[in-house]
This record gives sequence, structure tokens and C-alpha cells, in this order.
Amino acid sequence: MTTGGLLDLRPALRPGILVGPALTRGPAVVHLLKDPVTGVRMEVGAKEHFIITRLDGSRSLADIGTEYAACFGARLGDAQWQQMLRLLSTRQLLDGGRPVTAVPGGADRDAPASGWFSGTTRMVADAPALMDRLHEATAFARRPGVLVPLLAAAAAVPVAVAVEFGELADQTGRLYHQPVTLAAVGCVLWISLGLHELAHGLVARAYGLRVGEIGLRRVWGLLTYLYCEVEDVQFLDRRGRQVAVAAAGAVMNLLFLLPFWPVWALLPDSAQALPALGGLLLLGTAMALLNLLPLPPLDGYKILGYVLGTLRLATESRTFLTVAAGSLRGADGGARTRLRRYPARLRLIHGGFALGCAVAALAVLAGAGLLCRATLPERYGSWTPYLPLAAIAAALALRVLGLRAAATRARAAARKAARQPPAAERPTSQPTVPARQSGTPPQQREKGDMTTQPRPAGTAIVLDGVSKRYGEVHALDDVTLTVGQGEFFGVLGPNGAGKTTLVEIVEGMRKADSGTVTVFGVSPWPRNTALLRRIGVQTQTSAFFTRLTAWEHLETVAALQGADRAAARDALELVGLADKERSRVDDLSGGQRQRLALATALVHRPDLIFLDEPTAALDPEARRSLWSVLRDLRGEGRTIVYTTHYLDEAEALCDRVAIIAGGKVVALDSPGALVRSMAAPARLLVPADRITVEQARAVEGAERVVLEGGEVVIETRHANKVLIELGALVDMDAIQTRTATLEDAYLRLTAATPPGAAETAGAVGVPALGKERGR
Ligand SMILES: Nc1ncnc2c1ncn2[C@@H]1O[C@H](COP(=O)(O)OP(=O)(O)OP(=O)(O)O)[C@@H](O)[C@H]1O
Repeated sequence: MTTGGLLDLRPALRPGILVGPALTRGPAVVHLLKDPVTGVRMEVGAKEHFIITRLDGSRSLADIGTEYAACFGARLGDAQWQQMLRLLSTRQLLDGGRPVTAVPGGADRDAPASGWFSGTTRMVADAPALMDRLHEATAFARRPGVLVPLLAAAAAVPVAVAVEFGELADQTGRLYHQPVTLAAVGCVLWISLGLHELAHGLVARAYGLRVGEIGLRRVWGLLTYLYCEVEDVQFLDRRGRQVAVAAAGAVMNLLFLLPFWPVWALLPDSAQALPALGGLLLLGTAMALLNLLPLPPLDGYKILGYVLGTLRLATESRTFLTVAAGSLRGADGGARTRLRRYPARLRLIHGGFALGCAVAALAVLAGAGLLCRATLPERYGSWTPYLPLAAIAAALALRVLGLRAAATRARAAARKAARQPPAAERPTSQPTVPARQSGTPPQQREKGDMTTQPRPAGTAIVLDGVSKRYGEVHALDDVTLTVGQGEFFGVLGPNGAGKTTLVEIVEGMRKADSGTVTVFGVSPWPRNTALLRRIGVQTQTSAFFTRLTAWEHLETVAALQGADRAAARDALELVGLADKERSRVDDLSGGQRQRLALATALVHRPDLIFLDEPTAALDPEARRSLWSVLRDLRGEGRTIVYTTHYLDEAEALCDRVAIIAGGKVVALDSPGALVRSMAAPARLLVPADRITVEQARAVEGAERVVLEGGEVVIETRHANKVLIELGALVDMDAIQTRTATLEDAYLRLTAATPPGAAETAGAVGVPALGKERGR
């Protein structure tokens, strides 16, 4: 695609599509994009983000291309445009009011498999509604006067634990001798864990995010806990808010412990409940703080990612280490190049994270070991510090087993999918096609959609006193005309006459200097998006997505135009290209490309179609075949404005033609009426070996006689009389008659008007028929 109609389109992103702020992923900058309807999530680069965020329906693709070039110092190449637009089209991200359907790879695919040992069970039918109610009920806590003291109190809990650590550890140690009480403390902490999840949801809701689901999650058969699925935190525009959502759980855990503190503090040393309370306070605080460690999948890891603006920090840090190690070894030449892509800040982040993880993991192990030693009974001897290590080893083993089981399940699913028959070969992804009416063959019905529009009445275009100058050149000078709805209207004229200017003003691409223009009753300037949807402009064949197939091209254009796939199929069938749908645009013949150009103009089922020499460069057969397509279009009641230099075509197809010369409409009528009005002479042709020029000139009624291509041509306005005279001289079978054509009328009307001569229009010897004569 280079220039032409497609770049004039002004597509808009569908409302509700979420586009996240810039994040780094490895050395690259990416933005997350999510379609809440189809569930499609994807990452786009900074350049794609630049384009996507400018798809607002007011900028044309050409405008965006210009802004892009100014920002990035490079023009968007054809391949980039094609790739970008294709992506937007196949992912249904463009607006158009058409039905949107599930996309393979969207939300459905992400649904986790659920089993007895691992998986989820939904507990709340309408989680968003519940969260709304909780949001209202906890409104008081969001007031700064309440929130700030609460946060301060939460922060004081770890400090208090640190101060009282010795006593709390001792009591926790005693707790281990009371299995029933220990289980009760575990239950209370389990409730705290549930509140932790709800806190994430509540803070997210406060920032306008949606809570998808609330339920129970089972992990490897060992752990069951309440979860609250918060969506789209990464799309929040402020990092502080993202951090708040992630940190809310730990804050809630600490707040949960608050009421137990005074009870614990006030109980006498001999109280039996002390181990339970001390254990709860110590273990509860440890649980909250552990969650803030920056290790995946803990909340602390998410917080760190939000603060640094990174995506998949752990994975990317591992990649960075691999690259750095490869570069250090010098074994892989590419590693050094890849390492250079990381700016200093990212090297610090990824390297620091990897180091921090190692240190944190060791610290956790050591801390947990010490805790075990301090709290577990003496009799377990010297191996208690290694308990956490053993627990982690067991967890890792289970994880490996889980991963292997998942891989086996995935392989089985892939084998099953391979055994199933392939999905419909045709690229019409059925889901977007509206339900078909029973008993009606699809093709017939779809065509019917396009063809059964009632033939409209009234005017489609009205130009009144329209003028346009380019400097000294009067491209249009006081043009007044109307085009009726359903009319096939030709715009003829020599090069530089003003045809393109006229059509572009009607299309809303140019502003008239004076006069008024209305299209379907509204002004096309400034560009009117609603009106644009009713207009189809034949695409220049240079504006194709040449790397795509004919079908993919049309599907992409349909999306850009806000039309569905059914419309693209209709257009393809209407122009007779259905059998070429899988051919690359590059491989189509000239005629097939012209047909595709026509389909491109029709794809969104416009009421008004502008065609600019759609049959140029076609062989006679292809031309005639395209004529029949054009006649079909006219039969459907669409209004067609047809600019052409082929006068035979205009004569054969157009209801009326406007002949423009020097910026003025010098004639406007049906082709037949124009020919008659010019009273152009008929031409009689006789082979030169049957009659001499002198003999012909002597025939009464012959007005002009010339020798052309071996024929003596006699021009006359009294054809019958001259024919009788000629019959006496030559055999009647040898005489050919040619009546005047539109071409004759056109040549006469435009002969005296040089291109761009409107500035001297007063001196033109052609009668100015600019004012419309009516039909
Ligand atoms: N952007 C422009 N700047 C200056 N002059 C222009 C511009 N566009 C058109 N013109 C001039 O205005 C006049 C009408 O041009 P226009 O393109 O409308 O004619 P046309 O009938 O479409 O010609 P053709 O058949 O060659 O396409 C010409 O003299 C042309 O040189």
C-alpha cells in the first residue's frame, strides 16, 4: 500500500479497548492491549502503540503516517502498514458497530484447567456486584482521616513484632505442643488470607477496575485458599495505584492482627491463650511480610514490577543473565549484540533483581530456619533449621510433577485436535456472520442483503455555486449541479478540467472556496465520519495490501471501514472474484485487480460510490465484463459518480453526464440528449476504391468529405438524402453509417476550452451550460 483511498480512511479503535502504559520487557518497550469483549490480550511495541492510540476516527491513516514520520524520523513502510492493519482487523479491534465474536486465543483459552488437586471453584455468582456492595460499605475507610491512621497502624505491627520477638517466638514454640490450638490458629490465618484477597479486589474496585471472580483455589492438593481475581491492574495509568492494589493484601493481613494485640498485651503471663495469640501475631506478621518479598508469584514481586515498570521481571532477568553470561564467555557473537540492547538502567534492574532474588531466597531460608529452630521443640534436634529447605525441595518436586502432568495433558489435547477434521477452509470465520435464515442459500441471502435495498428517491449530491482556486488557477468556477439518488452520473472532461477537484470536494477531501455542497443532506466538509461510512471510493490499485490474498485484503479493508466479514464476502462475489480469494493480490491480473479495487469501494455497502476509470488498462472483454458489474450496482439503487475519459463507456453506462471544461460545467444531460442537442452530423463511410473524394463532394447534402484510413468519410445532417444519392454511385452494402456519438458532442464542447482555462472562461466560445437543465 502506498497511496490512495485506504490511507484516507479514518478508522477508530473499538470503544473499551484497554491500552496500557509503557513497560519494559527485556530491552524492549511494550504496551499491553486488551479487548474486554473478546478477551484478546497482546503486547505491542512503542511504534504500534503510537499508531493504535491515534486511531480515533478523526485522523486518517495518512495523517497518522505523517505524525509517525515526524516522531520516529522514518516513514511507515508498506509492509508495516499491512502488518499493522491486518493485525487490527483479524483481532477485531477496529470500531464499526459490527458484532464482535470470540477470537481464538482470547479469554476462553486462558481458562485454567480445574481438577481435584489443582484448580478453582467459583464461590460467588456475581463477583462484580458483590464487590460493588463491599465498595459502598467500606467507603468510610477510604477517607484520609481513617485511611492514614489505618496504614500507620498496619506499619506498626511488624515493628511491635520485632520488639516483642523473643516472647512471641517462645509462645509460638509452646503452640506447637498444642495441635488443636495450632489448627485453630491456622484457620484464623486462613481467614486472614481470604481477607487479603478481598482487599486486593476492594482497592482495585476503588480505582474502577473489575473483579472477575471470587472462589476457592486448590494448589497441588496441599493448600486451598480464597482468591479474588482482579483484572487489568497493569492498565491503571498510575504506578502508585498499581502498587496500592498489590500491597492491599499484606496491609489487610497486618490490620487483621490489630485487635489481637491489646488482648495479647493485657493477658497475664499464666494465661492459657497466650501461645495461641502469640503464635497468631508472629505467624500472621511473618505471612504478611513474606508476601511482600519480591519473588514470584508473591505480591512483592508484582509491586516491584509495577514500581520499575517492567513486565515479566523474573523471566526477563533470567534471559538477561543468559545473555550476559554468553557475552562474558564470548562464545556467542550474537550475545554481545543482544547485551548492547540493554541500556544501563535495565542492566541494573535485571542484574540487581537476579542478585536480590538470590540474596532474598537465602535470607528467607536462613530466617525460616532460625524461626523453626526458635519455635520447634528441642527434641527434634539439630535438623529443625533445615525444615524450610526440605519444604522447598518438596514443593519444587511437586511443581515439577505438576508441570510434567500439564505437559502430558497438553500433548494429549494436541493429538486430539490433530485427529479432528480441520476447521472450515474458507476464510469466512463464521462466528461474525449473522445467523442465516433457514431455507435461503447463504450466497443468495448475502447478496440479497446488498441488492434488495429499495431504490431510493431524492438527491444524493447537491452542488450550488461551488468554486475552487489553486493560486491563479480556477479549478472549479461556480459549479451547480445535483445528482439523484440511484443515478449513474458521469463526470467527463479533458485533463486539468477540474473533475478530480470536483469529486474530492464532494468526497469531503477538499474544501470549496465558496458555494455549498451537500451529500445526503449534510455537508461533507469538515469530514463527517458518519457520512464517510455511506461513501465508497474506488481504491487506486497501488493502494492494495499486495502481500495479502484477495480475501485477506478485503477482510482488512472491511475492518477498517467498520464492516463485517459477510460484507467482504458479498463484495468479493459481486465483482466475480470469489474463485480468486486465495490468490495474493500481487498475483492478480490487471482486470482482477480492477475488480478488487471495485470490491474495496463496495465492501462497507456504501450508498454513494465514486469510481475513477475502473476499466482503465483492461482488454475489451474484461471491460465489458466489468460494465455488467457496474450495471448490477446501478440496478441495486446505489448512486455512482463515474469519472472517465472513455466516452463510449460513459455513453453506455451513465444516466447523465456532466462535461467539465476549464472548471465549468459546459454540458449536463443524458448522453443521448447531449448528442441530439449538438446536432452533430452523421458520418457515411465508403471504401476509397469505390468512390473518389471528388465524387463524394459532388453529392448533394455532403457537408464535409475527408479520406480516413482507406475510407471516404462523408459528414452530413441529411443522412437519408445522401444515402439515396450515394446508392446511385456505389453498392449500398459498401456504405457504413455512423451516427454521432457522445464523443462527437464532447469534442465539440471541449474543443475551445483549454485545460485550466477558467480564469479566461469569459472568452471561451463554448456555450456555458453550467446551470443544470434538469433531467
Ligand atoms: N493541489 C493543487 N495545486 C495547484 N493546482 C492544482 C492542484 N490540484 C489541481 N490543480 C490544478 O487545478 C486544475 C484542475 O485539476 P484537476 O485535477 O481537478 O483536473 P482533472 O480534470 O481531474 O484532470 P485529470 O483528468 O488530468 O485528472 C488543473 O489546472 C490542475 O493543474
